[in-house]
Amino acid sequence: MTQQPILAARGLVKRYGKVTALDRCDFDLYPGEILAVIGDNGAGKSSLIKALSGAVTPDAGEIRLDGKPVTFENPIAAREHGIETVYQTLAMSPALSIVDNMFMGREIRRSGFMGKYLRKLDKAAMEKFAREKLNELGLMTIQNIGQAVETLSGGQRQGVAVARAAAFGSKVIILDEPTAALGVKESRKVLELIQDVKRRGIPIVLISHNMPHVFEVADRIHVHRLGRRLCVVDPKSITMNDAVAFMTGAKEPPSDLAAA
Ligand SMILES: Nc1ncnc2c1ncn2[C@@H]1O[C@H](COP(=O)(O)OP(=O)(O)OP(=O)(O)O)[C@@H](O)[C@H]1O
Repeated sequence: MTQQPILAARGLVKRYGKVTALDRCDFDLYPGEILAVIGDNGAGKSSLIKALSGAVTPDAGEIRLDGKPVTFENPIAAREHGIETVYQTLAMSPALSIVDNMFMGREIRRSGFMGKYLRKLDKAAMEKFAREKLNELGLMTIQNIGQAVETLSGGQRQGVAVARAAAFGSKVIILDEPTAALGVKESRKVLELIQDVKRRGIPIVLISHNMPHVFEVADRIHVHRLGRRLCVVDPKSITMNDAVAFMTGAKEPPSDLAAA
């Protein structure tokens, strides 16, 4: 690729005691793409995305955003740089409404002379914004934006979490197993949503164990093994069986793919 990656990492190391979760791991996400990250259990995928999203601090290595070295002290710092991560747990408050969940921690407040946190919330502005975002992503089957998140189906909840990420993630969205807990129909909707987000120009990192989903939506696949990037493959020129064989170590990738 001749383009500059939006988000890149070189030589990331993360150790937990005697376990090396990331072992000089490289990573590249290019503008406008869906990059899947696949790997066996314990290969270090979560550690990689946690490092990229500020949830853990790597012991060594470098992360670059738009070509510039960055360090994220915490997830808020990564969010402020436009990197939004949707974890499997979704980080939602079930008893709160859709709109409250979309704005958690970044509420819109009315203008005025008082300090930011003393000013009243601008509920109307937040509802308008949430409605627009859900609408843009075709999620307006959710009728009542004041509805509590606990009353939504799993797919709708995932939809709200992705819409929230798309609303605020100006540069990169990272999705950790977004279809793992969903049925066939709901997974389909979430896959469509992911493609909608891509069409809006936001690149996506998709961590998934579901090979048919990965092969359906990914532009490139980062194969992770033993804490590092083993190779990057094009889903159009490789079979699912080969991707799984590379991932598990049953087969080695051709040398021109290794450490791509
Ligand atoms: N907080 C932690 N404390 C100790 N060890 C950890 C911690 N987090 C991860 N590990 C270890 O680091 C290694 C990589 O784990 P990680 O969760 O990154 O892998 P993964 O590829 O996401 O796995 P999975 O697909 O099972 O979620 C594993 O051996 C794991 O046990």
